[in-house]
Amino acid sequence: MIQLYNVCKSYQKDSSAALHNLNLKIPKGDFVYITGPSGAGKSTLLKLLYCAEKPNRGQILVNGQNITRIGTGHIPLLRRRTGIVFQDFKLLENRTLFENVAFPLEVQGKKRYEISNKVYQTLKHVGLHGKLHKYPLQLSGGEQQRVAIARALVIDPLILLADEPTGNLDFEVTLGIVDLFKGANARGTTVLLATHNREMIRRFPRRVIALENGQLVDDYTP
Ligand SMILES: Nc1ncnc2c1ncn2[C@@H]1O[C@H](COP(=O)(O)OP(=O)(O)OP(=O)(O)O)[C@@H](O)[C@H]1O
Repeated sequence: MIQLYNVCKSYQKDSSAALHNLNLKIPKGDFVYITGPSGAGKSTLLKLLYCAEKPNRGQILVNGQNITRIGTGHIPLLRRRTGIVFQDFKLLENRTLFENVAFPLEVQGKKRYEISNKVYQTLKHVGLHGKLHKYPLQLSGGEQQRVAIARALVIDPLILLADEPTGNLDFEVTLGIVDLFKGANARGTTVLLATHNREMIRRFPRRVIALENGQLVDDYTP
């Protein structure tokens, strides 16, 4: 479902490539860790997949669609089926948890009652249905990250892209968050999770794609 052919990405003309001739195939329903040292190109790979950046060369197919060719007008359509979780959460601070998670459904033009049901169910799933009317800054880091995951999952994404989603969280909280990704994966979502967290990979072994200096240096399933 995700295929990359000879993908190259440089941010500036004279700079070294953030990604260099990357070839990858990730089947539908896979759970994949993207690992590698700082600057290896992990975030760049995810950004290409949600069209925040375009490659300089190469082709990227998502569900058979060549996303390197789509116009900016079609990007929102692609993102409708893509859940994105950022390390720094990117929650709207002046909106409640309910409103944060409802937002992607409102963008999709869903009906009010559908939104209410789905948001409640999703927040229940991440264990935050008792805090619907709290604001993000009234929550702990782990709770904020669970809201960010709920917001990504509320659209039942085909693909979930998570960039260092457990970066600053303690290990118990991290395990809870990995459980949420496992759950989404079990329901059919393809998960790509960029992380430095070796302990998480050890406890929950799945396919590992290792990058270094923008190149694929390893691809294995422990
Ligand atoms: N917006 C940008 N402008 C210029 N260079 C960039 C930009 N974003 C990333 N880079 C460069 O591209 C390379 C890959 O960066 P990227 O953020 O993809 O790495 P990463 O593996 O996600 O690192 P980290 O683990 O630190 O988040 C780095 O050399 C980085 O400096």
